Amino acid sequence: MQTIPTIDISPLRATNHPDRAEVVQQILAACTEIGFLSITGTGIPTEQVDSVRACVRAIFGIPEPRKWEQAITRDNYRGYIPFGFFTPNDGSGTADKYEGYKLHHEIAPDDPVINDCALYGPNLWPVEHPEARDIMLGYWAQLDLVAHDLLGALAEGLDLPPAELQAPFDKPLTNMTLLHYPPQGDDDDGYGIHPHKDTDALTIIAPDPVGGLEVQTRDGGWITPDCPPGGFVVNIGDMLELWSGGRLVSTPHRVVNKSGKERYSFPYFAVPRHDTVVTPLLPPQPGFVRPSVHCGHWSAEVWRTNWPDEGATENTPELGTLLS
Ligand SMILES: O=C(O)CCC(=O)C(=O)O
Ligand SMILES: [Fe+2]
Repeated sequence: MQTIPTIDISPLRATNHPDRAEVVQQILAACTEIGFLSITGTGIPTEQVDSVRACVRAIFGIPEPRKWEQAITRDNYRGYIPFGFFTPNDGSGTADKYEGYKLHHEIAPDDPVINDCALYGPNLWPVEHPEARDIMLGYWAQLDLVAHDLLGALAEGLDLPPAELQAPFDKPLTNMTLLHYPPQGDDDDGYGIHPHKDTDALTIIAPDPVGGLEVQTRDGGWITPDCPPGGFVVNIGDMLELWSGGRLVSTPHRVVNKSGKERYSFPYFAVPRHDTVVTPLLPPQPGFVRPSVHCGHWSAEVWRTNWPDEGATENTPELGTLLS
């Protein structure tokens, strides 16, 4: 498959829909062959996505000094990520051309899960935009449902017990990055986001109509997902690749914003509960040899190694790289 299919997933929401088996097979084919699909029929109103995009735009419009005062810290990977903060660990030294705002699955300050894993907690909502909390959490709840349906479909397609891929997402380490990519000049050969694989289980994105997301095909070319208005782009991350023993593929992608316009994006990264150990649930495909991954440890390493002066150690899981 050298193209990204568009699949109407509405049959997944109705129990015993006559088209369910067919949709499951379409999703499975997309996730095994190219690792990306566009989806429609999610039930998420376009107006809701529009209000999220307006909210994201407003957050990045907060005056620079105030954004910095609400920035991520080493202990808390929540809040503002300054432009150019992340430099890929490939030695190129060229920073990605975006600013971000990091959100995680919202947890009340007295939730006991915080005692088990220090990564949990309430988000740092921007003081200047008190409406952001309801807007983002309302959207988040919708995406939780979409992710649940997709995980159920993938379990069915892989002949796993129905809830096998859904159960680990109770109190998940799911997170979202709000992203602002200024336009890049025609002669700018850098990236909005450098080529990478996602390290999560699966990612859901409402594409910005200005474009800019590019996906690598198996033959090494780059294509743009063709996503209808109101649809979402979904991709498989390293964790589902590992769970599936290499059947579902985590595919490299990148962002280049040559639209001449500001680009806003807010990917939702589905990550299991902290104590989940991701290991193949099916006999691995020939040549697929990967260590199991403990989600809490893995997430802590992502938080740590994103810091510019921190690097991977021998205990850092090999996720998200283009090496494998
Ligand atoms: O902004 C986008 O469309 C994609 C962002 C992305 O790939 C990521 O944050 O992992
Ligand atoms: Fe990504």
